[in-house]
Amino acid sequence: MEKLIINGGKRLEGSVSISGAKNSAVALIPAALLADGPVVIENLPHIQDVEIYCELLKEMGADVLFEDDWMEVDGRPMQLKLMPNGRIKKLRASYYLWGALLAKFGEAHVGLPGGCDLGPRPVDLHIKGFEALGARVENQNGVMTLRAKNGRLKGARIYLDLVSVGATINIMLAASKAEGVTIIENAAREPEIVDVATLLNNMGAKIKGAGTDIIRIEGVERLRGCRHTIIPDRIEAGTYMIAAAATRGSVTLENVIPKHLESVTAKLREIGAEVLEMDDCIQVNGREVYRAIDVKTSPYPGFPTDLQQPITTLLTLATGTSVVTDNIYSARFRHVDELRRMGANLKVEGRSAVIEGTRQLNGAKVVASDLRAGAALVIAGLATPGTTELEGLEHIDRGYENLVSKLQSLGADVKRIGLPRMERHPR
Ligand SMILES: CC(=O)N[C@H]1[C@@H](OP(=O)(O)OP(=O)(O)OC[C@H]2O[C@@H](n3ccc(=O)[nH]c3=O)[C@H](O)[C@@H]2O)O[C@H](CO)[C@@H](O)[C@@H]1O
Ligand SMILES: C=C(OP(=O)(O)O)C(=O)O
Repeated sequence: MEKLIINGGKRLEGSVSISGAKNSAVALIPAALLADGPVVIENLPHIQDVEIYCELLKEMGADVLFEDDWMEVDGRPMQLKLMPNGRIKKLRASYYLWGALLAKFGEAHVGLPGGCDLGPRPVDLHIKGFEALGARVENQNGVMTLRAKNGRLKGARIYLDLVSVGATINIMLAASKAEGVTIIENAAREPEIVDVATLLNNMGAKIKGAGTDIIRIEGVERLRGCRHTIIPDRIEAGTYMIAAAATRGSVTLENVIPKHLESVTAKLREIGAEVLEMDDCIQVNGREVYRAIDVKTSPYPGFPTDLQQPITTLLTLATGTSVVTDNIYSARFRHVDELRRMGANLKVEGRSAVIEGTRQLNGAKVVASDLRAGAALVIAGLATPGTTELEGLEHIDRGYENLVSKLQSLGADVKRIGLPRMERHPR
């Protein structure tokens, strides 16, 4: 069994370079399949979700070259194939193949996705979007069969009942080669959506309004190859910001877009940490004593659900009572019992964690149940004198590039026991 052994209680100090965004990468890779030529994606993180996507594309016959931090994808040799499960189930973002294959072939036969277990992760809005574009959608024993009537989708006006990142991106992918104009109302505004729209536009798509709640997509006949550089991972960055504060350290994050992190910066300042913003860097200087605060997650530009678990750890160390509410995934609290093992005083009430701050946690044997629960427990271990043993590393590998070596470069005493699958040299 692979484990992280963290001898915590040391301040994190120094600089760390933030990798390309996971939640962009897993949408950009299927988007690249739509081009009639090679697409090069740069600043790609070496994380398990990207490795799995690379294998999925190869399985479907695409030419894929994944070197260092870039990937070349050529979807031209691809065949329409039944992709029932296997790797499809290993990640949530495999559902972008629905939109991408519908646009490319006019049909798709792809299983329901996997991803972190955060409670129910419905896909009804994706289906509503595809149907509005003229697709017939059937769930045949867990395999989604999507077929455009007469082989090509038709533009439509689609109102999303809830702000959904996944549905917004999937509709954008499907509509990019549809006949006519598609309007997405109440679209998600996440930076990852802008990133996908930027790639598609560089490929020749006509997408306007990405980053606002109304996106207009004028379908085109063909898309071409191009080069694209992924935006920095705001969730990885936020994780290091919170880790810096939790260890009362001083960390400079390089290669970030400070604007993407405004909600995190605001909350860290509210608890009393110092956050300095520069062009493409952020410095976090921790303090000895933190104030308790309330945090509510919401779609961008609100506080991200993906950082709800890490900030909960930090608030276990603040003075007073904090309430952290997850408005996106109400069951995303599987880290709470593990934090309690480490001496934290918190409980789940409905969709909130109610946290009574304590001065210090204690080391313990804990297990990551999902990706950001893993991040939350790593932060707890780093901030805690004594030894923390963390299992469930396969979840962390889905989304953090070179976690161990990046933390070591900041002075953490952390090592991985067993054969590290995803480690490579720090950039
Ligand atoms: C808005 C938001 O913060 N989205 C986050 C969500 O994206 P992800 O793409 O997983 O989820 P969505 O943005 O699609 O979902 C937002 C909300 O809408 C609901 N929903 C979604 C699709 C659907 O068809 N029906 C439906 O009811 C979801 O259950 C959720 O409560 O998790 C990702 C991984 O943690 C994050 O990176 C995203 O930032
Ligand atoms: C939950 C996450 O990932 P996924 O949606 O891919 O499971 C995440 O990035 O925090």
